Amino acid sequence: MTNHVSVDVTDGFHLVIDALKHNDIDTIFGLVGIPITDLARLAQAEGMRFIGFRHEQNAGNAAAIAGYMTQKPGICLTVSAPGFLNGLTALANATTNCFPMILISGSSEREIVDLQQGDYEEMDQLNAAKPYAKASYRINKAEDIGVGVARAIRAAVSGRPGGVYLDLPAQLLAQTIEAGHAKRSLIKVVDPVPRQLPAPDSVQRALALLKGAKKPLILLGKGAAYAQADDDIRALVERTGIPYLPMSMAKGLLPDTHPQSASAARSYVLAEADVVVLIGARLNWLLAHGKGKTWGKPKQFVQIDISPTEIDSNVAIAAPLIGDIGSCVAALLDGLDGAGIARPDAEWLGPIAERKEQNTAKMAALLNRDVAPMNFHTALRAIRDVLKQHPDINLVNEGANTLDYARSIVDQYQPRKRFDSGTWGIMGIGMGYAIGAAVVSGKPVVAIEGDSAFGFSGMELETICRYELPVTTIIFNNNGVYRGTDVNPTGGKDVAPTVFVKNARYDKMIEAFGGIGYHVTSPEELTRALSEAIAAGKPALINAVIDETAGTESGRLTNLNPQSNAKK
Ligand SMILES: Nc1ncnc2c1ncn2[C@@H]1O[C@H](COP(=O)(O)OP(=O)(O)O)[C@@H](O)[C@H]1O
Ligand SMILES: Cc1ncc(Cc2csc(CCOP(=O)(O)OP(=O)(O)O)c2C)c(N)n1
Repeated sequence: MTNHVSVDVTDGFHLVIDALKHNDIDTIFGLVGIPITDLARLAQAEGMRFIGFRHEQNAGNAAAIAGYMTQKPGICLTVSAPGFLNGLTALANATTNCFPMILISGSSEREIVDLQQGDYEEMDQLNAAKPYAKASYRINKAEDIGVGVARAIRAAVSGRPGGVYLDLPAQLLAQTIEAGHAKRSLIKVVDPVPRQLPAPDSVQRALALLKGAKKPLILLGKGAAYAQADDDIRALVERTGIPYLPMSMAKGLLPDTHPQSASAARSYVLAEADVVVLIGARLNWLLAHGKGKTWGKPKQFVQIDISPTEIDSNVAIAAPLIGDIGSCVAALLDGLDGAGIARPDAEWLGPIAERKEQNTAKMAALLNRDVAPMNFHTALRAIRDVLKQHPDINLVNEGANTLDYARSIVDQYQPRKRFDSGTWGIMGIGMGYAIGAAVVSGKPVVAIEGDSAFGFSGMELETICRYELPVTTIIFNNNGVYRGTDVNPTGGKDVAPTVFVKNARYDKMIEAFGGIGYHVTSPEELTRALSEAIAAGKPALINAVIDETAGTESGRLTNLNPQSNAKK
């Protein structure tokens, strides 16, 4: 007689889900297909949220912004080869911006890939990911799923956060494993983001530099926002009395209306400061690499960063503080009282106040002009005034002029509420970030989009409607990339490279999916539509007609356009 002993088994599909849930991950952003459709179904069946997108890049962007908002890696799930490649752009953007996310892609079997035998959607994904990911891992055995997921989580969030690739060959998911063994193989990541305290002498060096400063400036980057050390950062600014500048995604760490904000005198303080404290900000192209006329007189830098190799990347850093921002700022605060640092005097603060007053008055004149059609300024003044009533709204922003002007006109009042094109200046983050922010926060999102920028991810309007997310998309419709007035010099029938369909009605797009569409041509109409859409809390799109002559090519980046030397 045969003894049938029933063995309780599980499989790779279930073990991947168990490993994610074991580490308190509850949401996956992705797009189904062979070999991961059943993984998505199972995730949902096991109580996780699976948010299905129309393009993997947008799912990856949603995962990346979820990581930035929560300090836990956002998860993006794609099919192999083309789906993986679509997600790879978002993974690379996450790594560039120091956002923690994990791109999980199904893949072909090693034996087929390595012999290049032409599998369905065959690609050596692990090696393709390596140049753009902070770390890349492949799991070949079901018993290693617990380790692989744990390593991916730790790699994404520890040290300088970034994007991690996790490769799951199709066969792995179908592998079975004894249930008890499977359970024991799971790893709950312990202290994935350990505090990294700065060396005491580095703290003293920084305090000594500040003690000698006559014109100090604090510059807050999105690393400072990501660190979630909000109270200590505010205390450092307010206890020292030092003026500060927030980079775009650091806006709201202190309210933009804070008296020590020097944003309205940005050019003056960058050029005149003698000691600059960089907190989670890189001296990259966004800060003119720390040199040239933007920075005027020679100055000395204190730089707080978790990455030692960021120091001296562009210019010499006199006082590096290496560690996590929370620990570094806390250490500075602890040493402040004994450091003998005087608050800045009127010689520094006076001229800043004057320039703030002058520049604010100039801007007010632009914002309050009574012009038709609307331009970037008059539209953004209307949006600014509505959002002032809703300080907890998440704001997504991309475009050229739309990005540049919104960054300086629309105030932020709370940290980690503004999500934009970031370090790369990438277009296409709009709807992915909007969905990610809405899913993570449960709060309304307003996306201020150039019409070209919107086009990169516009199909996700259907995703927004499908999940009934409170996202209001405002399209600054000026009939083209930067502006809508270019012409084809040959007189031929093709429009110029930067021109779109004139007077397009993007508001009709969202109506196709059951959303609410508005078409507005004045700040008053824009105010009404935006207020109504926010109150409704449903998917909405406002097609804002903007003067097609108002834009500047490449916004504030015209200096980056190479000049053709070809004879005209
Ligand atoms: N928790 C943290 N502690 C210390 N540094 C951090 C932390 N998180 C991110 N960073 C650093 O913050 C910096 C962010 O710089 P960047 O993305 O250029 O900001 P911004 O574009 O706003 O100036 C990166 O160099 C990154 O290493
Ligand atoms: C992935 C990618 N592809 C192209 C580009 C280049 C670009 C930078 S800004 C921009 C759009 C500008 O037009 P838009 O209408 O959105 O903005 P506005 O001036 O406010 O009217 C493009 C195409 C970038 N940055 N990323």
